[in-house]
Amino acid sequence: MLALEAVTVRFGGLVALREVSFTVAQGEVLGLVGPNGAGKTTLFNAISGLIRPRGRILFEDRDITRAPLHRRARLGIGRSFQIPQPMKHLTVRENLEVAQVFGAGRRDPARLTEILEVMDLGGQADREADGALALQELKRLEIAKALATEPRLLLLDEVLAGLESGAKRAFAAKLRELHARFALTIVIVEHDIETILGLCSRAVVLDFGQVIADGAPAAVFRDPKVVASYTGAVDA
Ligand SMILES: Nc1ncnc2c1ncn2[C@@H]1O[C@H](COP(=O)(O)OP(=O)(O)OP(=O)(O)O)[C@@H](O)[C@H]1O
Repeated sequence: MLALEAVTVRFGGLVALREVSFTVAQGEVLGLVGPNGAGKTTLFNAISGLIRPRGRILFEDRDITRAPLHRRARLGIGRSFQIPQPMKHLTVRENLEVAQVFGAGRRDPARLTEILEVMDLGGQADREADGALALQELKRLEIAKALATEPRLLLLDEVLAGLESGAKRAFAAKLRELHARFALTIVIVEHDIETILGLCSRAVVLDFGQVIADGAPAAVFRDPKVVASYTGAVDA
């Protein structure tokens, strides 16, 4: 579904991503992990079209490396942001309407009602997203906005961060439900290893902008390179 070929991003002298190559298969739930500053958000920005990398990005066999942001959304790439950024003067439902028109190019109120219900936001639909929403509600709205764009590939950037462990488990269960219900392929950035083990069929680890491990999560987290990258250990 998604193929990254030697994706490289530089910010001045800093190489944020260096020749990153891997593929994501239709229906996968892939955990993208790595220490702070490893390049995870930059990779999401490159895939969703916020920044233009060197290398190639193919989505469903189409070269989208140079496609603008809105075109990628229209093709079926949706994403959430690490810091939820709803349009605060609009209601929760209006936020979804804007996202749907942007991403799907159509209005489908029934679909938005379904998304509000599945994200447990039905009771908040007509409230302004003005900061009065609790953290969990903001996170659910962030995902609801991404779903409203009607993606086939959903990029989730630390949507579970800041939740206590019970809420995290419930949120992970919700993501599994969304995966099945909307026939999604998911790439999720997440630091919590237990969550990745429970949610993902595969994990890719970035460190200093490079892929250092790729495989079944349990094996990946035992990989000495991965352990070293998290503990800051240096090879003898
Ligand atoms: N717009 C930018 N300009 C300059 N440097 C940037 C920019 N965006 C990111 N960087 C740098 O690129 C590197 C990768 O950052 P990125 O945010 O992608 O990492 P990350 O893995 O998502 O980290 P975290 O887990 O802390 O969110 C970091 O060194 C960061 O400081």
